[in-house]
Amino acid sequence: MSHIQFRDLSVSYRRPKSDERFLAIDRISLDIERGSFVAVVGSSGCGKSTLLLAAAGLVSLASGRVVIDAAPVTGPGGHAAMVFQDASLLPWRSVLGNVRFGLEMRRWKRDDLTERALRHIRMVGLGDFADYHPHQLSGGMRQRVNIARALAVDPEVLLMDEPFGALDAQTREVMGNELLRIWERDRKTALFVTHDIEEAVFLADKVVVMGRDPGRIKDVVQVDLPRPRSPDMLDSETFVTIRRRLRESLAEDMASLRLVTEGV
Ligand SMILES: Nc1ncnc2c1ncn2[C@@H]1O[C@H](COP(=O)(O)OP(=O)(O)OP(=O)(O)O)[C@@H](O)[C@H]1O
Repeated sequence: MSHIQFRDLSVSYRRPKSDERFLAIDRISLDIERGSFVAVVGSSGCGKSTLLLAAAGLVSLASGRVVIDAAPVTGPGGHAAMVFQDASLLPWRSVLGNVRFGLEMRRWKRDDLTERALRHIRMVGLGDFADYHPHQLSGGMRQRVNIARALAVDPEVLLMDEPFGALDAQTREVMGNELLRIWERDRKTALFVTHDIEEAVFLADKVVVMGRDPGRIKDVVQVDLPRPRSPDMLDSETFVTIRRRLRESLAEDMASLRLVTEGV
């Protein structure tokens, strides 16, 4: 049985200043294997974040269900940890305090909180910065803290919503490599939203392409590149072929988006 199952999942939101609701995602079904890394791509507004929020139990479902480890997700809980784009750190807490905070929220036993937090801070390469505060860190470092905080609670599922979206291209590449190094240690089931096709192919076992209006799955592409991944794979035939297929899939949506804008 798959680790995460989305079954006929629909989520609706209320339109601003109106009683009308619209479907952000429409009857999505998707299986995610235990220990796999799945990337989700798609044009802006197609419901990528909503899919992650549904897996985290942070949004109510219009219909369908999300099942993790054979249990339906009914609300936020212990099974998943989420990493957002804007490293949502507490500015008044140090790096150690922020990573500890994740553990405190999940009521970990007090005596080993600090040691556990420090272990994860070292794991993301910030061992010398445990006493720093968020404003003293670069964007990449803040995102490392965010990842350490998520991993420290030992979630079964790691949900990442454009975690490197605010970083420059070079830092982004370094962070992608780092993330894989960390992920390969214990292979948490990972769901990773990105706008970047290359990043998606480089990181993932499977790339899910979402389309919009309403949000749905358009394509699922298996990435048959060996692990550990290395930058030279970016030029391999497999990589280039998958990238082309994803570009084509996404281009259709971009074209329809342009038509809508031009019609305004
Ligand atoms: N809380 C909300 N209330 C109303 N509408 C919302 C809410 N959250 C998201 N939406 C709308 O639902 C749709 C899907 O949003 P979502 O954030 O899931 O898309 P996305 O693919 O992650 O977008 P992006 O790539 O731009 O972050 C969009 O039209 C968005 O405006």
